[in-house]
Amino acid sequence: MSRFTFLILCPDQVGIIAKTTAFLHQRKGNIVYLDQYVDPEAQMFFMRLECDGIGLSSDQLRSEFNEALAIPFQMQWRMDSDENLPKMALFVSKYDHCLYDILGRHAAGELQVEIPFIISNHPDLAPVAEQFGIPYHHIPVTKDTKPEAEAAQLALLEAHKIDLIVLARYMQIVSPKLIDRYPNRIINIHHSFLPAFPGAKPYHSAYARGVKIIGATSHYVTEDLDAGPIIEQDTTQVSHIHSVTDFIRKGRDLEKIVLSRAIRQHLEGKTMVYDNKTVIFH
Ligand SMILES: Nc1nc2c(c(=O)[nH]1)N[C@@H](CN(C=O)c1ccc(C(=O)N[C@@H](CCC(=O)O)C(=O)O)cc1)CN2
Repeated sequence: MSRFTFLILCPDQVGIIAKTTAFLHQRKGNIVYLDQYVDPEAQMFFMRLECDGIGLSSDQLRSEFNEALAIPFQMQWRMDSDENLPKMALFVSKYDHCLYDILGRHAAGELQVEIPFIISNHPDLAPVAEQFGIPYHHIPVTKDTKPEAEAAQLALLEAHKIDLIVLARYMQIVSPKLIDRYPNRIINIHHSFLPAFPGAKPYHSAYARGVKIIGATSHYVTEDLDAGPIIEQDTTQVSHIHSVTDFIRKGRDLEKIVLSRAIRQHLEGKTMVYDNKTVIFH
């Protein structure tokens, strides 16, 4: 029997938890995880719930949930089941550290996901993909070819029914068309402690500014560069003795850990987006 995970967002009001748990109990559901949060300013209610023991198909359960709860409570909601592994596409450019980290964690069984292919605007990382036996699609991107390149990317993503796109140091700005097709399903790793130092060269900007802390930020991608809902961040201290090269070396370790945490939290259905911010359940 499948395990169903519900993510629920709606205006806060009395009875949401009681009615939701009663709905599942009536269908012989056994709730194995429940967490909730109310945003005090927005008066919005967030809930994550995992449930076993329901003998209905996913489609039937979704239909009954929609009628009994989602419509009456004006819910924005998502229900995932553990019937099928989600599919994740990786986008890379020339930097290999995040790619190696993700493929290593996947090979070690740390990430419950399928990786049907890797897309890159450069040929450089094809040998890495080959090491892990994953198809590599080199789709060059120039100012003139960007529309055709993205059309080719979208065709691949659609053909493989991709659920999540990860920009693992992909150094091209993705278009609104791709973002609209995969809302809150494109995760980027930015190599600074946002909102400080957005853009392509944050380590150089941080060094020039003389910072004492550098960081990495993983966020959902929006049209506004490096301004999407933040999923995960981490930092490390630096000092006057560190060069830009030291910043980049220290930063690589942060980028890998921050991106892998964000991917895992998304895949485990622990992220919700509201008002360009996230609620991250434990
Ligand atoms: N729509 C978005 N696309 C991307 C985002 C985003 O937040 N929204 N994040 C970037 C990643 N990134 C920083 O984390 C970043 C990548 C690239 C650039 C940039 O200026 N690229 C230049 C080309 C650079 C090159 O060819 O080497 C450009 O695209 O004109 C800035 C920030 C991924 N995409």
